Amino acid sequence: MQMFRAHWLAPWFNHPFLGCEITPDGLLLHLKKERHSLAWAKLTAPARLAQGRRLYRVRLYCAQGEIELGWLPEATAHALHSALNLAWFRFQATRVLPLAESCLAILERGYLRHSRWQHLQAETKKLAHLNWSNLTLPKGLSDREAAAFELMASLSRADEDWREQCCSDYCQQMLNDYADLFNSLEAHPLTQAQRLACVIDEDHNLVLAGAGCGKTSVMMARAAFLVASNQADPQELLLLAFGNEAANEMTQRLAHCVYTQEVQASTFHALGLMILRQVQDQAPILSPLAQQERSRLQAMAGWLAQLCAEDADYKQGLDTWLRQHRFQVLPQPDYLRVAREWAPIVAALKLNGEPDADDLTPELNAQLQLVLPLLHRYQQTLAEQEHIDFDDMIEQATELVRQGRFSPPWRYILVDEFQDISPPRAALLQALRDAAHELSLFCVGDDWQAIYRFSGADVGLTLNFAEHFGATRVTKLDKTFRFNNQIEQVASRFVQQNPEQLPKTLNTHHKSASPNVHVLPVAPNSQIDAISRLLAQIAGEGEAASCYLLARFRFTLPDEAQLSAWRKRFPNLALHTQTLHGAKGKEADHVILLGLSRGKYGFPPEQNTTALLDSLLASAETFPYAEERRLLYVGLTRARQQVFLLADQQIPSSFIKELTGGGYPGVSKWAR
Ligand SMILES: Nc1ncnc2c1ncn2[C@@H]1O[C@H](COP(=O)(O)OP(=O)(O)OP(=O)(O)O)[C@@H](O)[C@H]1O
Repeated sequence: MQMFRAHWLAPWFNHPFLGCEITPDGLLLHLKKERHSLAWAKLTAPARLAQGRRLYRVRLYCAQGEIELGWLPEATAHALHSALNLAWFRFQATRVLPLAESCLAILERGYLRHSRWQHLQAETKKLAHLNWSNLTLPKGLSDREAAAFELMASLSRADEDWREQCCSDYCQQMLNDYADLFNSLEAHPLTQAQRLACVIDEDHNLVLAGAGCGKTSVMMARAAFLVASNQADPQELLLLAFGNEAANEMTQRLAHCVYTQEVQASTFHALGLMILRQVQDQAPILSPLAQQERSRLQAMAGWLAQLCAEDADYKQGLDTWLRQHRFQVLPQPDYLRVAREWAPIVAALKLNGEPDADDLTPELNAQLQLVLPLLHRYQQTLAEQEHIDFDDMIEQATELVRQGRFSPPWRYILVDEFQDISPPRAALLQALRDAAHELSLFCVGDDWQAIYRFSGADVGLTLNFAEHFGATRVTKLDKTFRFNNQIEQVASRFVQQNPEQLPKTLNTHHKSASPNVHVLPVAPNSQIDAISRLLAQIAGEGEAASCYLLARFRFTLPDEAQLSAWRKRFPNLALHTQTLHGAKGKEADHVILLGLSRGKYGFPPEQNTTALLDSLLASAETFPYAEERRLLYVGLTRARQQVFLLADQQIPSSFIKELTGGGYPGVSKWAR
């Protein structure tokens, strides 16, 4: 070992330090009466060189304080300082190198997500004992060692702004590298805002946008981008929709793109079933009561009849309730009708549990006592037949994922129409996210289109997304491509009458100078004629066009025979009928909305039997018919060109009165 000696006069002046050696483990100090080892780990910073009047000092920094090696001749001091620091840095490098590699690996994963940022900070903190502001790298370190120190030094200074810059650099790079992809994925190039929504890659991503802003287009494009940029294999992506039809449409759209042909689209239910099948030896059997609404309602009607036959008190209670709500009781109640009214309450009771009796009025309590036996019989039937329903499926699947019995193969889950998610489905998503490494959620939605509260959806999960899921990047799209400014003005104004709806401004790609929402007063029983005249007029324009006939209730829609007669008569029109709920996510050139009348099955349906259901559902709304209002918004915004509202001439819906009562310059009233 080389000995670095203090000046020979040092002992004569009673200075204890005689010299030192640098060993692989640290410094060996030769003092007047002893030798002292100082391990590298005890030194918290590089040594400093200080010049005295004639001689030099090298200062060492330990946790306990400073040590000074004095009386060093100039050449010795410089040599010791260099050798000491090189050895110290090399020793530190044994810790710094693996940490730098780990941090680099995090940074190379791409977008600096919140979870990655936290990981990075935790790694950086492991070197908190080093004072990075004083670190000047010595000559002699390898390039790799020097780079590791520089990386860790800059990470020690990194703050939120630095992270933002990293995220923004990543996005910019992706936007440049995949510009051609975004130009060519759809029939039209994606807008800048849509592209950005595709590349942002936070742990949780929420794209909020009004109708027709291309949310579904963005979801498809993001899937393609993730595969094209090698960030995910197609099998690592899962796209989720609520209904079979929407999932099938997604599958078709995915199949059209070379990158996403093997990407899986599924409903939440199919996902739940798949998880159960994969984990359990015996595949669960879905009850026909769950799968067919008609069977469920008939079973409930049967249970109502049984309950009345078996229990006089029940019968009396039911008769009283029916009379209070103007149902016919004699010769016997229409049990099927009651079942139809109460089926959503049974479902909500199953989902949310029994409410606290103190929260209900005596009248609602009485109704609850009549509905609860239906839930019990339903549950009993499922248990006896060893069947499950959709709610059981989601709940059981969530539990299996939580128990670690299902390992999600996905790294990206993308959810459409997120505003309609219910708490159990959100819990399944959370369980999947927690069970997988680095699973990122991407959800698209529009709170103005939340129309499934009645079946357990909670728009609060969208409005307070980050509270429920954690670190989230929200992107907004404000340009709608489907409908023109005239339809937009009417629809946006109409939905925003409810002050609880979040304010939004939508710009439209298409402009029109004249109104495109037309109200047509129609006499009772002449709806079919009115539709025929309208279709003749649309077909007469000569162009091939698509046309949706939409209604609040399926039974108010024209039947198949009528539809095929029209299809024959107007071959240039692609005609479809759909309920307003079923039309979500769809679009057509022209929309004809039927059944805008007052009454129990009008639009909005004026039913006074929904109070119990309302008290069981999430986030009570105070604005009258808030969800029905959003439903009309959905209907209006399905049209690319024109909307025709067929209003009952004698008892027009309150929505029609509002739309024609002034304040909506985009609405025209046709006197026909
Ligand atoms: N950048 C674009 N340029 C032109 N047209 C676009 C663009 N992005 C989307 N579109 C078109 O706009 C229409 C609406 O798109 P999409 O269905 O994805 O919207 P959405 O936000 O999901 O609508 P909604 O919520 O009403 O279902 C589609 O016809 C789509 O092809």
